[in-house]
This record gives sequence, C-alpha cells and structure tokens, in this order.
Amino acid sequence: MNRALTIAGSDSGGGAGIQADLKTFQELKVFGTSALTAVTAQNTLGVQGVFPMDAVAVANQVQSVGEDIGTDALKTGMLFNTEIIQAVSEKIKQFGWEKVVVDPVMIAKGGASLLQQEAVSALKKHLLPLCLIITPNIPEAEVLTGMSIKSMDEKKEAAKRIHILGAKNVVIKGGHDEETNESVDVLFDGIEYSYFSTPRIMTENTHGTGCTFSAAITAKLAKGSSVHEAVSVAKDFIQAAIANPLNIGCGHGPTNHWAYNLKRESGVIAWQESVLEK
Ligand SMILES: Nc1ncnc2c1ncn2[C@@H]1O[C@H](COP(=O)(O)OP(=O)(O)O)[C@@H](O)[C@H]1O
Ligand SMILES: Cc1ncc(COP(=O)(O)O)c(N)n1
Repeated sequence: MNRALTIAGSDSGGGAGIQADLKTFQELKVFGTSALTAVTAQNTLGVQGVFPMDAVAVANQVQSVGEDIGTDALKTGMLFNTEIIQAVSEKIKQFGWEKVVVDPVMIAKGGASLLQQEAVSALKKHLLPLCLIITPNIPEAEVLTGMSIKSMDEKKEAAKRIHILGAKNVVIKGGHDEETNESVDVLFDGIEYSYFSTPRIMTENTHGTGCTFSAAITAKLAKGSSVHEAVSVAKDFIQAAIANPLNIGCGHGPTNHWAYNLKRESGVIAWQESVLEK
C-alpha cells in the first residue's frame, strides 16, 4: 500500500489543512498519515484562533510515522513558525525523504496569518532546498521572490527565481489571477515550462483549493507518477472539486473531494490542456 504523509495544520471546518489532505489521499487511494503543526479554530467565514504545536511535538509525530510506517511521499502545509520549519526540515533529512511537496501556506483566504513573517527566511533556507515540488499561489510567489507578478512572463520569471532558491520543480498556481477566464498553473522543472489550464469557475467555494491540489500531487507521487503526471492529475482533481461545490457554511465553502472519482466513473474527465514549452 502506498503511503503519504501530511505535515500541516488542522482546519476545524474540514475544508483545508490536514482534513483536506487526508480526504484527498483517501480519494486517490494512498494510506494517509499526519503530523499536526497547529490547531486552528476555523470555518468558511474565517480563522477565529490559531494554536501552534510545540516544535518537539511536531518532530515526535514525524518520527513516529517515519520509524514504523514510513512514507512514499510527503507534503507540508501550514508550518507557522521558524522552530517548526527547522524541526520538519531536520526530520526530512534524517529519513532521507525525497518526494517532498511544499505548499508554502502563508495567509488564509480570509486574511489570517498562517506563517509568521519572520519564518519566511527559514522556509527559504531550510525547506526549499529539500523539496521536489513547491506550489506557491501568486501572493506567496511574490513573497518568496520579492517581485510583483501580474503577467505570465512575470509568473515564469518568479518560477525561475524560486527554482534558483533550491526547489527542483516550481508550480505557480493561477487561482488568484482573477481577471483571466482560465486558471493557469505554470510548472518549471529547471529546463522547461508546462502549462496546466482549466476554465476559471466563478465561485466562492475555494476554501482549501491549494491544500487539496498539493495533497493530490503528493498522493500521485506516492503512487509512482512523474512530476508532470502528478501535477496534471492534481489539476483535474481540483477542477472537479471546485466545479461541484457542496454548499456548506455561509462563507468560502469547501471543495468537493468526491467529485473527481465520480466524474471518472461516469467517463467525463477532460478539462485540461497541458502545454509544454522549452
Ligand atoms: N476559480 C477557480 N477556477 C478554477 N480553478 C481554480 C480556481 N481557483 C483556484 N483554482 C485552482 O486551484 C488550485 C489552487 O490555486 P490557488 O487558489 O491559486 O491556491 P491557494 O488555495 O493556495 O490560494 C490551482 O490548481 C488553481 O488553478
Ligand atoms: C490549517 C489551514 N491550512 C491551510 C489553509 C490554507 O487554505 P487554502 O488552501 O484555501 O489556501 C487554511 N486555511 N488552514
């Protein structure tokens, strides 16, 4: 059985964080394990409280998973502070894990901070060089590079700069590019760019999209997919999840983790155009 580990925060509302990750792992048929970095009191309206774990507690959870169950791939989500980033980076090195997906979660959709500002440099220094794939959204890519990103050329330049920081593959997600009719995710592997494009869905139900997307990548890597294939499936997975909302809560509702498999069973799964460019 393939295994995937998520090192992330808990979202009591069930749409993002560790809950979104484990639901995605389940749907993509890998055995999910977890190390909790923080508890958030959260719902579709926003974040009402953040309670970080002690870094030692995070390291202990990863140790427990690593020394017994092991993992075929892992992802990180909300890491909150420098101490947790350092502890997680140490554990990744200790176990020699290579299929590492970093979702550099910084700010929740409602505006709450999920990463302390002073921890950004630790993320860049300790975690980026260990990751196989990093999946920033546009604001996160702006923080990581210090540049403003308005055009596709700027997205490509940002991907290049983040690659230079040590991430082997960079996916800059297009969800925040709100003026465009397509949501285009750009993958840069150090040599070439690939574009994963789907029609933009006009909806408020985008809580946990980034978590779900990076968890789907992780699950596919755990099952042996290439980076390109994993991103491609994740893009289809998140498109199905956004396009079939569950209408839960009064604010930014969660995505639908069942939708991808339901669509596949009915034989309809062709939203995306992936284009490769040297
Ligand atoms: N309205 C939308 N329509 C279609 N796809 C979307 C939409 N919003 C986000 N996505 C997709 O969801 C994934 C997460 O993107 P994004 O919202 O940018 O990340 P985050 O949740 O980290 O802010 C990406 O694959 C992106 O293309
Ligand atoms: C515990 C936790 N982790 C991550 C997110 C980011 O969510 P999104 O995927 O919508 O950016 C969140 N809101 N809460």
